[in-house]
Amino acid sequence: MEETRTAIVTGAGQGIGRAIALRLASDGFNVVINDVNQERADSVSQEIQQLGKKSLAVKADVSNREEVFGLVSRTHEAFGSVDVMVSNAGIAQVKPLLEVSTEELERIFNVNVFGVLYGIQAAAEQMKKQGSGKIISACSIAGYKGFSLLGVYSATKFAVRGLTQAAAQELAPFGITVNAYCPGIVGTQMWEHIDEKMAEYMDLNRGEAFKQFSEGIALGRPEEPEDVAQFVSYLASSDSNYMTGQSIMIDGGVVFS
Ligand SMILES: NC(=O)C1=CN([C@@H]2O[C@H](COP(=O)(O)OP(=O)(O)OC[C@H]3O[C@@H](n4cnc5c(N)ncnc54)[C@H](O)[C@@H]3O)[C@@H](O)[C@H]2O)C=CC1
Ligand SMILES: CC(=O)C(C)=O
Repeated sequence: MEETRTAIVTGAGQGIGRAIALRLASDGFNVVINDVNQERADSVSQEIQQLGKKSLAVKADVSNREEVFGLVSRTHEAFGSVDVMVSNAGIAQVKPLLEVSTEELERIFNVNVFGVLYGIQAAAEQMKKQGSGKIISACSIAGYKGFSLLGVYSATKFAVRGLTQAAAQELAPFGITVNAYCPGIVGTQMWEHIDEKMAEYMDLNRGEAFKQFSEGIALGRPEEPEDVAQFVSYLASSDSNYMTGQSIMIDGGVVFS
């Protein structure tokens, strides 16, 4: 009988990460739920266990290299392999570029860029021993287009695209593929935060920024976390075995790359 495969999803306590975790569990994976927030991680892990699937919650901050390596070792100890690493955790920052402080720059690069690189490093260390694996990271439409007030956030997502391309070439000899997904305007807590901050900077009412951005979506509705999860399910499956180094738009038609 084929072994059950194991996936780690970072930042899976809510939003897109939670949807990805639930989808991978229904695809048959054991799923390790990582989040910096223990309560949220526990809650999603329990949700998966209630579906009769195996899951473990592991608190770790993806901006801490040791904690990311610890997350991978805990997963290996619990389930015997790490077949898919989804580096989904990310934070947003809404600020004019001229006002961004060094501390703010460091914070967002630490999570969105260093966190993705640590995910690649830690997962690859284990996957090289296995001779196979799939590394999947969160990019964004902002990884292809710099958005006003989201300039530094956009820069972090451009960086994810660069890391994905380089890691794909370095890890191909070990049977590891590396890809990224680029969501558009997804109604999660991240967008609650973006909307609130944009309202302050642009003198808008709450909800107007989200509405304005959503009006630019060709398919005519904001994205649901499940729209992203369905695509990540493909990236985690053997159907995507011949794809590597790609950061693919899953945005309902906002940015055409
Ligand atoms: N919401 C959107 O419209 C879009 C989101 N994305 C990306 O998708 C990913 C997920 O976004 P959402 O679900 O919307 O965000 P969210 O803010 O709703 O959820 C993010 C989760 O990550 C966790 N997290 C934050 N920092 C962490 C850290 N250092 N270590 C571990 N966990 C951490 C949070 O506790 C939270 O549970 C992010 O990388 C984001 O940049 C990309 C394009 C669009
Ligand atoms: C959060 C995000 O990536 C965008 C572009 O909305």
